[in-house]
Amino acid sequence: MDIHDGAPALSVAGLRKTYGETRAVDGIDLVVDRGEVVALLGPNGAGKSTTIDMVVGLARPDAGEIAVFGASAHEAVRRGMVGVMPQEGALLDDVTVRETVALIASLHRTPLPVEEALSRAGVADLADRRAALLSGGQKQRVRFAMALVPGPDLLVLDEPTAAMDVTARREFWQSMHAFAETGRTVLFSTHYLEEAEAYADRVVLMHAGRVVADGPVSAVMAEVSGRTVTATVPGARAEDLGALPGVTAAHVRDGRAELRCTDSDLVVRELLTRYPEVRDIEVGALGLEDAFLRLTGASEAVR
Ligand SMILES: Nc1ncnc2c1ncn2[C@@H]1O[C@H](COP(=O)(O)OP(=O)(O)OP(=O)(O)O)[C@@H](O)[C@H]1O
Repeated sequence: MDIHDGAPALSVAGLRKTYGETRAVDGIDLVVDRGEVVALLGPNGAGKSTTIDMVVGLARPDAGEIAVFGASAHEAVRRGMVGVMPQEGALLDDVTVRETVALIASLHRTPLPVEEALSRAGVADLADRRAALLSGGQKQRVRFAMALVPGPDLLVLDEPTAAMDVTARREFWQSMHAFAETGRTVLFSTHYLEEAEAYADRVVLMHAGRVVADGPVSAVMAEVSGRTVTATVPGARAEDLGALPGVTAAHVRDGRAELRCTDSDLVVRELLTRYPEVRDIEVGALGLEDAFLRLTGASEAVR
């Protein structure tokens, strides 16, 4: 297959991969348009790395189709259209940072100048250091330089900030942002809702090998960042509380009502109006783990 001008940056259909009994990726469909910055968000074991490995041709799918700019992953990588930043590996201990990046550059027809890739990734000052002497966060930034040097149209980053401290993270995201500002496409995986919120236009939320939510960051955030209201509501039944406006689920345990809400302010107002004896009202954020569970449950309910 050849590179097609009008094709999306990435198009994935029916992707599956099983390791023994584990369905690491269990039927993923995904289209990433050119210029989008997309976060693959999910807890440990959700299938993010397996998906990324297949997208960049490092793992073979059991089933499904992958097209990168309308071509196979291998062809797109060979042509330097895809820059890959793996979670680990790829660095040789005795080779300097500059030599490492130069080696990758030499494999491509129209690479960036090596010094430019080094400085964009914030590792120019480490250019003469051997990989063995780098910290985990510094190694990550060298991997970022290796991903940038082909001059790719699509950057694929697997948990790019995993080993970085706060300063390195900030610098990394600034470089990533500068790359995306040139209209190119980025797909990155992360555990952190905050990273997805801050740096992506769109979030693809994965759980147990499936996509459980996909959309603009604000829409997915609204779904995952639900709130809970707990209160003592004498005499109230769970089904009546569940029918209050703004409540998505209600439980009563040991006299305490636990309400999951789309709009906690509205729910508090309703409780005070309808149940004047309500007391000890607490409003809390729904944890990310709860949110994943809720979204997974919701996705199974509609299957
Ligand atoms: N090479 C492998 N052999 C066996 N099982 C694997 C292999 N790679 C992944 N898995 C399993 O597949 C599932 C998905 O793993 P994957 O690494 O894709 O998830 P992830 O979302 O990237 O997780 P993490 O955030 O921890 O990196 C997990 O249950 C994992 O144990």
